[in-house]
Amino acid sequence: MRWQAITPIGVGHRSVADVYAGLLIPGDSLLIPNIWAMCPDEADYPGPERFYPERWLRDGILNPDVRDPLNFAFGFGRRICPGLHFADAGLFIIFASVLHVVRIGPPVNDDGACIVPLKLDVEPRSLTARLQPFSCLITTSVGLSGEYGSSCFCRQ
Ligand code: HEM
Repeated sequence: MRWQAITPIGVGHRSVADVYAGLLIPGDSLLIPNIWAMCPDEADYPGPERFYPERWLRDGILNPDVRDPLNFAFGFGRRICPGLHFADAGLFIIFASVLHVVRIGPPVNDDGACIVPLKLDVEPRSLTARLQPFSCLITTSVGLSGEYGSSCFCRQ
């Protein structure tokens, strides 16, 4: 939810009065939230492009001072996405279930060497942005012993 905005410009809201939170915003203005710019904000997330899960932790536990992307990725105010918790929990369950049984890594060339960095492109499309198809190597586990076998396949 933080690395790439799914809804880069959210959904427009209309101001109903001239002042909001002490700011002069003429009534009847259309407000378009720039969620796309909030995700990689250096002030909140130093080195925003870096895969760095520890950014969320302090002394090994969740750091409440790090801005929670759920507070902007799903919109704002009274019309905030009512599917927020369903989507957040659903994504966690899907990712955890997939990563429990497979490893996903960079593809390998004919010599068996990893092709890095893994190239990922996100294409904005009207209201939503989506990941473009990419090559990767998915390694399936053999049984549930925790050992990973050699049954690999590449997906384009
Ligand atoms: C990762 C997944 C999702 C994202 C990023 C997302 C994002 C958003 C955003 C940005 C808005 C506009 C909020 C605003 O006006 O400020 C919205 C509205 C809405 N979302 Fe989601 N959403 C997601 C999943 C879902 C799911 C799973 C459901 C239903 C099960 C859902 C139902 C709705 C509805 C009904 C609205 C309109 C709310 C209103 O205008 O009162 N969304 N969503």
